[in-house]
Amino acid sequence: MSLIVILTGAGISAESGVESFRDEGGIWSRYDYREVATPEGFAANPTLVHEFYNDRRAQMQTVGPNAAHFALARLEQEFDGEVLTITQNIDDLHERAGTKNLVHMHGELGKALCVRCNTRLAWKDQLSMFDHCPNCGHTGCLRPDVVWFGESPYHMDIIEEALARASLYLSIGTSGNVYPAAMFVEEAARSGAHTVELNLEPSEISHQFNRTIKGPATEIVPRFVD
Ligand SMILES: CC(C)NC(=O)[C@H](Cc1c[nH]c2ccccc12)NC(=O)[C@H](CCCC/N=C(/NCCC(=O)O)S[C@H]1O[C@H](COP(=O)(O)OP(=O)(O)OC[C@H]2O[C@@H](n3cnc4c(N)ncnc43)[C@H](O)[C@@H]2O)[C@@H](O)[C@H]1O)NC(=O)OCc1ccccc1
Repeated sequence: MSLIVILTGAGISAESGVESFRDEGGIWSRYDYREVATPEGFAANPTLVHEFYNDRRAQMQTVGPNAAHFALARLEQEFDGEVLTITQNIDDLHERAGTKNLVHMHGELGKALCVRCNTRLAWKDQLSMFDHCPNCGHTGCLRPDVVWFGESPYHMDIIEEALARASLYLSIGTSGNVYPAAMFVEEAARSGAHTVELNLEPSEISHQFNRTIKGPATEIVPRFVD
């Protein structure tokens, strides 16, 4: 059975007020990703890393899904069971817009992971080295449940299986700088999928798509979906 596979990045949440990484004044222009988004950075300075994610987690309480998130939730409803949304984003705006068949390949801000017993916990507030794991009782063993550079993305089995039977592949609001996500268009094309990029600016991989649509996600995604 054919499948619509959608990949989203920071650009889909930009108009909700969630910063992107590489755009003008983006997150990586203020932080060195080696210090805050690598296991080595966390080992060297866990307090700095907790502060970085605590600020982004706090911001989640102040933003909401936009017209692009809602359009994708409508698309999923319309094509019941034939749509998979893969997001690189760690925010919860897709869920809050109503998308159900969703995988967070780079983790979630709203979860904490115990590095000792591998338990995952819903975590809404500040996280620090002084928190203890309710499962194994150890302290100083909780980290943000996000995938850092050099770590394996989550749900790659579900993702590979979906790309192998994709008939339509949409890439929305991502710059195509980070792997393996930037390779998904090639895999979808190999499965015979029609590939469309929806982005404010051309990305590193625009040339690999059958079609590119330029503009703000809140305008071009509802227009493409409805
Ligand atoms: C920098 C890069 C060169 N490095 C990598 O890719 C590395 C290393 C690597 C692996 N393979 C390679 C091959 C070649 C070279 C390097 C590598 N990859 C890894 O380490 C990955 C893990 C990477 C995950 C890192 N964690 C993130 N995030 C979580 C944390 C956090 O969020 O803090 S990455 C982070 O940046 C990524 C890219 O950001 P974008 O979402 O694209 O945002 P960006 O700001 O860049 O762009 C925004 C775009 O939106 C557009 N836009 C802006 N506003 C709007 C708007 N309003 N409307 C529409 N569009 C808009 C803009 O024009 C722009 O194009 C996202 O994935 C995001 O999650 N792990 C791995 O490969 O493990 C092995 C493996 C592989 C396969 C299978 C098993 C194991």
